[in-house]
Amino acid sequence: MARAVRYTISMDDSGITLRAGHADDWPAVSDLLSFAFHEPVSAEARDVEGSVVEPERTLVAEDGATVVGHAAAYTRELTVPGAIVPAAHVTLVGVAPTHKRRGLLTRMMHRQLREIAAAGREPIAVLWASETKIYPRFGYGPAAQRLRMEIMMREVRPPAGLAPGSADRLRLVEPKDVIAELTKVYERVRPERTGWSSRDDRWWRYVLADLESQRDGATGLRGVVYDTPDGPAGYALWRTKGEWDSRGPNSDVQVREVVADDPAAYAALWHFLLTIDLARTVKVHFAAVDEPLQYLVDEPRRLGSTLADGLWVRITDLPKALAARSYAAPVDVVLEVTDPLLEQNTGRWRLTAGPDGRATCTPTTDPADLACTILELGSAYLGATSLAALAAAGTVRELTPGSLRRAAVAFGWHRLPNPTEVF
Ligand SMILES: CC(=O)SCCNC(=O)CCNC(=O)[C@H](O)C(C)(C)COP(=O)(O)OP(=O)(O)OC[C@H]1O[C@@H](n2cnc3c(N)ncnc32)[C@H](O)[C@@H]1OP(=O)(O)O
Repeated sequence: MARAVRYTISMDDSGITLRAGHADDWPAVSDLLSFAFHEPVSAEARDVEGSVVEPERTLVAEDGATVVGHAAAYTRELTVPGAIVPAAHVTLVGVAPTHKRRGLLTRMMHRQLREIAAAGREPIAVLWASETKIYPRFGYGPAAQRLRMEIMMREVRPPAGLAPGSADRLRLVEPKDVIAELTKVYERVRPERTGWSSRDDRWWRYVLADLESQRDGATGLRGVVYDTPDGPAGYALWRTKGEWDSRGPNSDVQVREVVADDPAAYAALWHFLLTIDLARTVKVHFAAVDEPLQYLVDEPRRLGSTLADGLWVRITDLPKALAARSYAAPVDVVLEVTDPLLEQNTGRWRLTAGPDGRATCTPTTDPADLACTILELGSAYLGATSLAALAAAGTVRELTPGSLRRAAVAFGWHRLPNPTEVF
């Protein structure tokens, strides 16, 4: 039976069509992504990945009946300075090796961003980039870095564990059995942690899916909950990868996430992880650049921290996005912004924030204080990339002396973002 036509289809000179996807596309899309990302796909992995895909938010490029390109977005929220905002989580982007460098990604990104802007629900789009060259041309700016750590466990004195006589306890758990408890802690911490994404039940099941094919020889995901008489105040998720060499035990502890409501829980969870027997290295991929652990150990250099990029932000609705977040200091600044793709963002905007950090952003004809493109505003949006550093790089221009310092301070935030989950 012919499927009802409800998708917008566009074809360019190359004869390749671009249309909104539907649920039946997933097996072919999954094969395409397996090619693009050099990953074998098991039936299990296909099901888990497919469980979070929103077919109506996917774009599928076809050459005849063959799927040759794909891009998707998830409907989730992101914590930004002082607020939680709807953010299109862009993902699953790939083009067949036979069809690359013919402008397919460009077509998909342009259409996707225009559709996000036209829908008017999500003032920003966010993504993790497979290669950092790819997304600036579409207006995405690097907005949140992360720390990777390779901690030499025997070289650092861990933070204090549970205080003797404390009523608090650590409890080993099977993560999938305690989703409700993990959710409670996560939700309490989430409003304060810029860079965190919302997780409904479906997303928790995805995050904890723990496929054997993706463990690379490590154990299943372990969990420990920090209990207080008032309930859980933190948890950690990790795996171990056992190894022995000629000098004895040399296992790795691979930390997935540590979430804590208060400093005692945070310290005790890290004490637990840093003292696991038979292990010598703790590996962390998603620590914050201002991770408190750095201030808790006696030999922070031995945490083996290196910087990596994390979240990229693309502002899709400038006035809505800038008014949605809070500001670290009062500010009244006129921004001259260019956005060649989403023209409605181009223009002069007055951003005003009071002492409570809440802001308004409206069009103006007043002279501009600062000039930049939409990319720089995306970079600065999570409070981590300084407008002043961008000005030193020459991509933000100060037109009114003194305005840069004030705006740079206001766009900052008291904690750095913590991109913690690749989606
Ligand atoms: C959010 C995510 O999902 S990130 C994952 C992105 N996907 C991958 O990395 C999987 C493997 N790579 C691919 O599938 C493809 O190479 C893609 C999707 C990255 C690019 O698709 P294409 O259709 O080839 O891109 P397109 O032809 O539109 O290229 C646009 C421009 O970006 C450049 N570009 C695209 N991909 C890359 C890349 N990986 N490295 C460097 N430059 C790139 C092109 O050279 C081109 O530049 P030009 O206009 O100056 O000539």
